[in-house]
Amino acid sequence: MSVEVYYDDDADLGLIQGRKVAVIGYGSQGHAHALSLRDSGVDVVIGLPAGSKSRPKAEEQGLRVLTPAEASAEADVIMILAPDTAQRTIYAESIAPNLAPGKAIFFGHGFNIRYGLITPPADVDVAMVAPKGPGHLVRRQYVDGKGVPCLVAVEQDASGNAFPLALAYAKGIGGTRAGAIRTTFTEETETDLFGEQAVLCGGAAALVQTGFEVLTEAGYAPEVAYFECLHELKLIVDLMYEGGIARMRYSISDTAEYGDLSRGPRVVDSRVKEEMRKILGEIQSGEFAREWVAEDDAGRPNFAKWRAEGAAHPIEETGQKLRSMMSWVDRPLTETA
Ligand SMILES: NC(=O)C1=CN([C@@H]2O[C@H](COP(=O)(O)OP(=O)(O)OC[C@H]3O[C@@H](n4cnc5c(N)ncnc54)[C@H](OP(=O)(O)O)[C@@H]3O)[C@@H](O)[C@H]2O)C=CC1
Ligand SMILES: CC[C@](O)(C(C)=O)C(=O)O
Ligand SMILES: [Mg+2]
Ligand SMILES: [Mg+2]
Repeated sequence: MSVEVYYDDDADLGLIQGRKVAVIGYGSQGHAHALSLRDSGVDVVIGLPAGSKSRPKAEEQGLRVLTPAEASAEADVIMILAPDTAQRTIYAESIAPNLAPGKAIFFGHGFNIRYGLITPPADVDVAMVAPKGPGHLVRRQYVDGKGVPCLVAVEQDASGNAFPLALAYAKGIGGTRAGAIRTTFTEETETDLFGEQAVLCGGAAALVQTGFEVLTEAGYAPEVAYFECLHELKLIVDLMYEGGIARMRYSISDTAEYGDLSRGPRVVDSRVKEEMRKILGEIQSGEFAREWVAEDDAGRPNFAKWRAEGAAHPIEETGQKLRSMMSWVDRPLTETA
């Protein structure tokens, strides 16, 4: 199936420059969108609760900060970039009462629409601009004149102009420099959840930690295991990013390539593939979403426990020590958030 990919010349920045945008939340994505839109000549206001710890950060950057309700009342386009689990309450309490025909509600991820946690009225546009990368790098790439690819989708086109508006927003954060793909809320939500669980975050972190454990438990130095299993992973992935798996294989030794081809499929074997299919099934059926919403409603007990266990893994202490000697590696994500 071929997809439509849009670049800078396909998007009219004027469409978003002509609207007032409220960015609700000023975290990883929120700060990146708000600052880059502002730098693209868009009128931006931030929506944060009165006691939010993000308020000083946004104000230091010269952004106007109101409550989510006040920002939603002022804006024509309301982009929700608060945590997925908080969005349904923010929507019900602060956004819905301030919607009016002709306004647009935007998302950075389709979770709340895909799983029916938010149902906007029929007379507003509902669209998504979802960067395929962490917010701090979305901002860093924009500042460097580059861009992170985005997925753009329209769930509801009340104005008849929702897609060009969303594309203009994507241009404002640098997304169309790299390419914006038109998709649906369902495809974005399901592939994004799958990617972060099975490959990018869950799969990669478990692979790195397990490799580190196998080496250190066999008596090798943690520093050597860290460089081998974590630090060098970035350098290997950089080659894949630049030229695909083929370029990585071109650059590594024949010995490494033979080991890659003969041993890789033993690590990620048919059992792993079956587990990935199961994970995808839980996402498609809504089982994962129900579990995560219930976990959040219960105060996130498992999340807190697993997060603490991850932070206490020996690879973290070893890495902290080694990274502190490499100033070019150990740097803040951004000076802003
Ligand atoms: N992280 C990423 O790179 C990516 C995220 N996304 C999507 O973007 C959205 C935002 O995620 P992310 O940037 O990670 O979020 P973060 O957790 O980084 O940011 C949370 C922000 O929302 C604020 N916030 C918390 N509760 C409320 C509330 N009730 N009202 C208003 N603001 C609130 C926080 O304020 P305080 O400081 O006071 O807690 C903080 O500023 C999600 O839909 C996510 O799936 C999509 C692509 C990548
Ligand atoms: C990979 C994790 C992500 O989907 C992202 C940065 O794109 C997220 O939800 O943070
Ligand atoms: Mg993602
Ligand atoms: Mg995600």
